[in-house]
Order: sequence, then C-alpha cells, then structure tokens
Amino acid sequence: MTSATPNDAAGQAERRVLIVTAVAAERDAVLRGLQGSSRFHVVAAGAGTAAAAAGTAAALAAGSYDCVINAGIGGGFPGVAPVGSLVIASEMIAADLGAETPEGFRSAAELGFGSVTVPGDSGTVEALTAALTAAGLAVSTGPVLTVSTATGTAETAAALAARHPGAAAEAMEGHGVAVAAHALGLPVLELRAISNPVGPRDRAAWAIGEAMDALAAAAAILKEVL
Ligand SMILES: O=C(O)c1cccc(C(=O)CC[C@H]2O[C@@H](n3cnc4c(=O)[nH]cnc43)[C@H](O)[C@@H]2O)c1
Repeated sequence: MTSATPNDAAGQAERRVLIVTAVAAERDAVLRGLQGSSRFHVVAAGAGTAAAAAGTAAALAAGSYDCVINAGIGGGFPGVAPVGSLVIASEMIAADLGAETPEGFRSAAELGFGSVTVPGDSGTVEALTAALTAAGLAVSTGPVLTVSTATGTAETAAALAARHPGAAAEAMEGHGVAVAAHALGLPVLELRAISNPVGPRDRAAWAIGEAMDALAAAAAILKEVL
C-alpha cells in the first residue's frame, strides 16, 4: 500500500494556497487565471511591505494554508526581464532596508540586524519556471527586490543592479509577504508580471493591461503546478 505525501499528485490536489496581491486589479487578474479553483484564496492587502505583511499574517491566522504566493505587477531590470514577461523570485530581498553612510548604502544585514533575504521555495520556483516556459510564456528567475520607493532614475537602477547582481525585478511587497509566511514555516513564492522597466520614471508608459494579462496567464498555469 502507498500513502499520499504532500508532494505527490494526490497531495497537490489538496494543497491550499494563499495568494497576496497589493491592489484589487492584480487580485482580479489572478482570479481570472484561476477560473474558480477553490483551493486558492486571493487577497488584496495593500501596497508596501507593512500592508503586505499584516495582510498575509491576518489571512494566515484566519485560515489554513500550505503555501503562500505574492503576486502582482512589477518593474523589470533592463536586459533581464522585459515588459510583458514574468519573473519568479529566487529570493525576496528588502533592498532599501539599511542606512546611508559616508561610504554609501549599508544593508540591515551588514549593520548586524539579520538577513534581509528570504529564499523562494526552490522546488516550486523550478517547477513553475518550467511550466510557464513550456506554456510559451516569457519567464526569468532571479532575485526580486522589495523597495519602499519605486525606482525613478537610471542612477538608482544602476546602483540597485550593482548591489544585487542578477536582480530581475523590483516591487514593493514580496519581502513583507515572505517574512510573514516564514514566521509560520510556510513555503513562499513571488511572481511578478512586468509592467515597466526599472529606471527613469515614465508612469504613462506602464503597460498595465499587458502585465495583467501575463499575470492571469501565469495564474492559469499556477493552478496546474501547485
Ligand atoms: O493605475 C492602475 O490602473 C493600476 C492598476 C494596477 C496596479 C497599479 C499599481 O500601481 C500597482 C502598484 C504595485 O505595483 C508594483 N510595481 C509596479 N512597478 C513597480 C516598480 O517599477 N517599482 C516598484 N514597484 C512596482 C508595486 O508592487 C506596487 O505595489 C496601478
């Protein structure tokens, strides 16, 4: 006789997943892709790490989940993640948590306050990357930076890229969701659909509709993988 484990097909069918977005439009795009799959619960918790962490913690206190995902639109680092593509975070980094010093920015980790990085669940990152690629979607995997101030200049973009080699995207919630999930020992993932390049601010040019369609397409694959 064989028994079902959390990683076999039967176990996956029962897995309950919490998806946290920032705004309602992101939540609705994810729901469109999930097409009513009832084991997924999607909440729009608000923008920024504080709202994201508090919203995640509140949802985890109210229900039982096996996995947590932060999903939404994001800025893509030029040459790594173009507009309209998807990024899956290998790690979620609180990129502006630290201090300015005469020698430049020092991270909270360098200042001795502990890690500013939460790893994405590696098995899920690999499986989702493979499934999205197989579905013909453009996807890259790399560090996703959580920032409190969206980058608006080429100088800041270059400084972030230099501090975080291989950075694929930036957004404003991933690290907050990840810290809340990790506090309960739950695997966590960040998924971003790229609406704009990280660099000089041009809000009118953000491809919100294209990014929402990519997010919905990714959510449709997500329900097959998790
Ligand atoms: O204006 C709209 O119609 C609209 C619709 C959906 C979402 C928005 C947002 O502004 C979402 C804010 C959310 O997006 C993330 N984001 C996107 N690009 C960046 C970026 O370059 N740097 C940092 N964050 C970015 C972020 O997570 C925000 O919470 C508007």
